[in-house]
Amino acid sequence: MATTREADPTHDFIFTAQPARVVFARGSLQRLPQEVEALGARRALVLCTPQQRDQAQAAADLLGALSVGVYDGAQMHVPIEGARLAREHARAVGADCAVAIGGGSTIGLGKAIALESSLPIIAVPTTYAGSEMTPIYGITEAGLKKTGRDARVLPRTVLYDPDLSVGLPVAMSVTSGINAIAHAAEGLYARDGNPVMSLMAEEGIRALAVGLRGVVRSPSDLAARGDCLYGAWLCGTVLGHVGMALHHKLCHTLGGSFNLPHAETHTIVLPHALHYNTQAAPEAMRRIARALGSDDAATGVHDLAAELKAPLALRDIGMPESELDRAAEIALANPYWNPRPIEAQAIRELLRNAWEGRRPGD
Ligand SMILES: NC(=O)C1=CN([C@@H]2O[C@H](COP(=O)(O)OP(=O)(O)OC[C@H]3O[C@@H](n4cnc5c(N)ncnc54)[C@H](O)[C@@H]3O)[C@@H](O)[C@H]2O)C=CC1
Ligand SMILES: O=C(O)/C=C\C(=O)CC(=O)O
Repeated sequence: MATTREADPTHDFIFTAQPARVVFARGSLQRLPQEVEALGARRALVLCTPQQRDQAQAAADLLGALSVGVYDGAQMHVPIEGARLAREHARAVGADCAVAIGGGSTIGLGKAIALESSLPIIAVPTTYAGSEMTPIYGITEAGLKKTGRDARVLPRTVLYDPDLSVGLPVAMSVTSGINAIAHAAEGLYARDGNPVMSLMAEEGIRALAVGLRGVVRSPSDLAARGDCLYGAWLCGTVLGHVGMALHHKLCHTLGGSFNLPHAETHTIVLPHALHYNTQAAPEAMRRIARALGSDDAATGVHDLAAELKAPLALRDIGMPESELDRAAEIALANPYWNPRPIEAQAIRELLRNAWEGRRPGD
């Protein structure tokens, strides 16, 4: 079962950098044709959700003859049925590159295609989920979300353009930003952490805490949107380089098995997961609290979410109270590392508190 020690990421680490090309600038979307050509591709399939078809069509228009069209079949948690249809379409149009313009669902569809075809992905993120910076894929089959790591799914190029996230609704911006903060928080106590990722994690949390407040004050504030996207890049990079633990396991369980909205689930669960791990990872908690400008990591995240009017309770996003026991069973089913041992009763209590939306420690 899990061992219990906070890794010492300063004097005991292995750091293997992932390959990535990141272009971060307002208007960087205009570089799309040259970035497709730089990969040696000539037939780019533009992926999106139905809601973002306009943005995808604009990207396809920019590509001109380099595009083989738009495919708007992206769905949250990447159901296997949708992945198969997208793989079939990519083959049918002879795509040699996927351009995923959207959030983690769209990038996740690109990853599902690449997992089978090794198609290179250019990611154009429009949320703060951070999937563009990781070799992690997630595919949901028969009500269970399975995740894995594979170099084939790591996007080759990422174009961060703050202009593209201006339209992200404020409520979604907040929860997507706290999803990113969760990557960094668990990265700070990762068993395989390292000084580089810890520096990026702390800076990512800081940037997002500042940026999200700015976005709530003024959704069209491009400086704030830029801070959030910068934080998302840092936090997504952490997610891509080090292992996650209890918090992400619980969110995959709740998201994949109970079809709860991803970013909202992260926002609600994170304070409780940090509270669970507080005693076992004091240095990580100190750095999280410092980045938030708070005196405690768990309540700092809770209070940030409350200040930004984010959901605080699982019951408010569709989690049935009657399913809490099953959620605990699934979360306990497969052993994984966590700085504190996974204890059934304590996990059940964590889920109860998250379901009620309690402030940690109250
Ligand atoms: N593999 C990985 O490393 C990661 C994967 N994920 C996965 O990503 C998915 C969640 O991704 P999210 O980005 O949170 O949400 P999402 O990609 O599902 O987007 C949520 C909704 O917002 C819309 N949207 C996105 N950007 C918009 C914009 N700028 N303006 C207006 N509408 C916009 C989308 O079209 C969609 O309808 C989950 O399946 C999660 O598991 C999340 C983080 C990391
Ligand atoms: O579900 C996936 O695609 C894999 C990882 C994540 O979603 C990371 C997270 O839980 O935010």
